Amino acid sequence: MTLFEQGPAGVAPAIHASHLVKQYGTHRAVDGVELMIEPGRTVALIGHNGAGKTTLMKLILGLIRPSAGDLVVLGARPSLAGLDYRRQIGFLPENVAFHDELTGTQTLRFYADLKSAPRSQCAELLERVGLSFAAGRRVKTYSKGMRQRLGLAQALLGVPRLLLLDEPTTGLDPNSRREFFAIIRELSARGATVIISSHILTELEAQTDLVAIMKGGHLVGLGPLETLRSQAALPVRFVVGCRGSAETLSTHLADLDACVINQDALMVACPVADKMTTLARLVALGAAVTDIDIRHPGLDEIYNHFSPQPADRTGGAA
Ligand SMILES: Nc1ncnc2c1ncn2[C@@H]1O[C@H](COP(=O)(O)OP(=O)(O)OP(=O)(O)O)[C@@H](O)[C@H]1O
Repeated sequence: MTLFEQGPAGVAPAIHASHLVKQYGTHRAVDGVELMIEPGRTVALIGHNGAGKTTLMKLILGLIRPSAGDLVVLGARPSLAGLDYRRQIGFLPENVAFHDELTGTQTLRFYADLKSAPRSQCAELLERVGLSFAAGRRVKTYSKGMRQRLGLAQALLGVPRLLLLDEPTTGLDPNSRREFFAIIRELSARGATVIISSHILTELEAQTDLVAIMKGGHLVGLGPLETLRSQAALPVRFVVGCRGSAETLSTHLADLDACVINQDALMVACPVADKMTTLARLVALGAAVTDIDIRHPGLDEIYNHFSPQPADRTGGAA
């Protein structure tokens, strides 16, 4: 399957994969991925456990070589590129591990030296991720959320043009999550491309502008949420508040896909193309209807459409 994001003509893609394969023994962790991402995009990379997300990130980082196909990132082939390439990449791994005896500042300085980034950035980045107050404390005294924020500061060293974040909000409380996404939006506004792998779909839905769905090593969906939503052709749902009995009201909607939720509410589903006519039908019921809540399919439903849960995980037939 060929999935290309349509961007402005003449802009060099940040990431371009063609027929990309990574094989371990007989198993293809990444299997024929075709991908083109324009610079400045924030991409949600989603898929079941083992779908190939981390392997794709490792290929982009240049930590592993493709078994077949081609991958060009920021104009370079990652597995052949040197320090200049790595300086432009920020990476926050899923399980961030630091030396417990070093302080926050010492840890960041260590990574700044590795990346040939100026040490002067360290204080500024600790401030940016809200860790100034603990800069002189040893990392072993940090909470999980503080370690995660230190990980993000490490990923932001230098001037990253591409950020790869594997489960970045694990361990962050709601305020820290908001702050985290504010930083991501700032970077994106400056033209950086950001790839976020996460299983927290509701969060990604609001914070990313492209969704990439992996399944069994394949890229099975790529595009803005709206595009994937229309490709999936999932129904729109209306939750209808009823003044009298929901059962009675449902008899007026017998030709629609309507079901009673409880004595005060009905659920009506219809194809997207019929949304306005269905809404008009519901409004025409007048005082019998107290409320209409329109629900479009969210990222979780769209994801399930492109990558259905295996039957053995959902309790269905094996
Ligand atoms: N070094 C390796 N050797 C052998 N198999 C591997 C190796 N790395 C990954 N795999 C296999 O490749 C597949 C994809 O793994 P990967 O870690 O990329 O998945 P993922 O989508 O990141 O999963 P998760 O959401 O659980 O982190 C899995 O079946 C995994 O067991």
